Amino acid sequence: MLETQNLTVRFGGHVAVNSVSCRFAPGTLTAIVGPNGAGKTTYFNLISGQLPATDGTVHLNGRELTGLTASARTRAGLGRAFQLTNLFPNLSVLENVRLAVQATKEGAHRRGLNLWSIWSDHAALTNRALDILQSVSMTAQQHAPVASLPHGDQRKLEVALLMALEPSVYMFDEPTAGMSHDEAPVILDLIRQLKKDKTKTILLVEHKMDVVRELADRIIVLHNGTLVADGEPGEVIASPIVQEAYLGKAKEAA
Ligand SMILES: Nc1ncnc2c1ncn2[C@@H]1O[C@H](COP(=O)(O)OP(=O)(O)OP(=O)(O)O)[C@@H](O)[C@H]1O
Repeated sequence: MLETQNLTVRFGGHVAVNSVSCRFAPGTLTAIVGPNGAGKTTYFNLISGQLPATDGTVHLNGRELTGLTASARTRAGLGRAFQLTNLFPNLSVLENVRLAVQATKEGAHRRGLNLWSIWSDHAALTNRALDILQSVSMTAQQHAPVASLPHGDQRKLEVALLMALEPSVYMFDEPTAGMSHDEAPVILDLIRQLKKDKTKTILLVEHKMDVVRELADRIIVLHNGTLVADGEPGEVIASPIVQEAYLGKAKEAA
């Protein structure tokens, strides 16, 4: 269970996230919606440790993460997708995934230099990496340098790297942003696939209401940094606050 309690951050006089208390259970996908500037990405940053909180706490499975760095939170089980910043463009697809698998198994490499264990570990890491590539249907591209892949495949690989870390929480911030009409379904398929694993908690910041409607088990709404609605998707989407927020957004765009 991921839990934030009174999570708050102030920038000068501006409260970007205002005392947000929420629990996210394994086996649920929660969409976080709200108008531009509502504090959705900032809330993500506070959870994943990119930004220190002014107040409040973050716990994962009873363990307090609040004072930990972002990398320590990753090791604790928080997996956040960053758009392409985690990829090594000059390495092959397989090498990228193998490195991510290796990072997860870090503790297993403290036995000192032993040629047998290096060889057998390498084989085990490769097999695990190949399993992951198979689950994202990228086996055929395993030897391609990442830089040569189309944008959509690079984004897909990023999800594969996240899967390699075996997080208990997956955090996606507008996962299809900047993707073409053809590319977006691939990422949404991967999220659908992750949802089948009932031990995982998934958080999704998303503006596209059709995507939210299809994927979310629950929606929370942030408005001016405050949690203003939380519930079953149909109910929340129909609520005046969401209608107004998205109507407001449509007016802004016009
Ligand atoms: N590092 C920062 N310093 C100052 N203000 C910040 C900082 N980060 C975010 N903010 C402010 O906090 C508020 C919330 O921003 P945030 O990016 O979290 O909104 P959002 O809901 O993710 O918006 P969008 O849907 O447009 O991505 C905004 O007013 C933003 O300007």
